[in-house]
Amino acid sequence: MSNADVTAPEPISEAELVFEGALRPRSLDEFVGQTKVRGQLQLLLQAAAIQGRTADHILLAGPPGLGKTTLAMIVAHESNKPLRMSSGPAIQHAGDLAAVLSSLVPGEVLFIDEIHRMARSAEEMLYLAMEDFRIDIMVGKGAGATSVPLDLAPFTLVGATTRSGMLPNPLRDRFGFTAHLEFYDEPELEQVLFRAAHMLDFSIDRRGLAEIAGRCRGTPRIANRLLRRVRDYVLVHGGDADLAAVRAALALYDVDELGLDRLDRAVMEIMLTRFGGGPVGLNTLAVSVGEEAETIESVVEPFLVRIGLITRTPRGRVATPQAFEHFGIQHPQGSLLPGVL
Ligand SMILES: Nc1ncnc2c1ncn2[C@@H]1O[C@H](COP(=O)(O)OP(=O)(O)OP(=O)(O)O)[C@@H](O)[C@H]1O
Ligand SMILES: [Mg+2]
Repeated sequence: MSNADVTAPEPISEAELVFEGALRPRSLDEFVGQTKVRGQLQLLLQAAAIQGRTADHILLAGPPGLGKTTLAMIVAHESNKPLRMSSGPAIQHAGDLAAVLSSLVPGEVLFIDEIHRMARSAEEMLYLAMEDFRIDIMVGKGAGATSVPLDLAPFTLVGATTRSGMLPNPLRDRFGFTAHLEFYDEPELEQVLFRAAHMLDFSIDRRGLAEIAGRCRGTPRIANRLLRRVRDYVLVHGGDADLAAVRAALALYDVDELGLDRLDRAVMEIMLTRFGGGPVGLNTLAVSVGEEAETIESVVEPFLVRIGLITRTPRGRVATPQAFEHFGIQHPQGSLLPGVL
């Protein structure tokens, strides 16, 4: 396996999805970090419970692997309601959505992952469903077509997106609350890892955990994956799961000190070498690394900004002096904009 796999923020195999399922926190109390969002969700769910109604619709926004699916499951669990899972790419026609909506039981939580990828026609149907728990079904074709209203059971929609900016306003406005998930800080990641190690019955020392926490791209999914690679390493080589074992295992998988993945590195290397540190426009960057601008903007850039390797300026993305230093590239004199570090 290459580094492209171990530090990718998306799930890398079926086995990993099973593993993730087993490690998922089941309640808000068990969910580590995202303190703000947790408090907001708690209030929303408690208020709904007091009034005996379904909770308002919730939009979860943020990069992959930060816990959107986990939170959707927690919303259903905490409200003691069943959960129906679907996704934008699976809803290619209004009819696909009508089938799901009309079969919901009262209070059910409907999770639509990647909601920004849903078909336009379905989106329009969803507006009415979210607002009035009603849809209009078209019967017949051409001049004889009529629309038949259909009442739905009240439900709570939980949408997840890595691109909240791509949602049309009318859809975004119909969510009672948008939770913006942030990258986790190191103490939080240590907690995620501590919990996972405990569940895996794997004893690893605190310094080892801290080392993984600093190299997992602020992402629980990656933290848990690296933990498993360290466990493999100790299993094969024997000895304790200590700082030295963690370093050796991560070195084997080419995980650098910042935990950058393949795409992060490709973006940085192109910015530093081909564009002398920038400024570079988003689309130019995307074309240069052969990725969609959407992925660069929603997955790669937020992390690189967060760890201080790039800054966003009105003229484009600019690499910071730390970026030159991290990649061991000579900083071309005078290429930085004044005021940008
Ligand atoms: N706050 C957390 N505490 C503990 N574990 C977490 C937390 N958030 C996520 N995880 C773990 O990280 C893994 C990935 O989380 P999840 O599948 O919810 O991410 P996601 O945001 O839905 O990602 P994607 O956008 O790729 O679907 C899960 O195995 C989960 O156990
Ligand atoms: Mg998910």
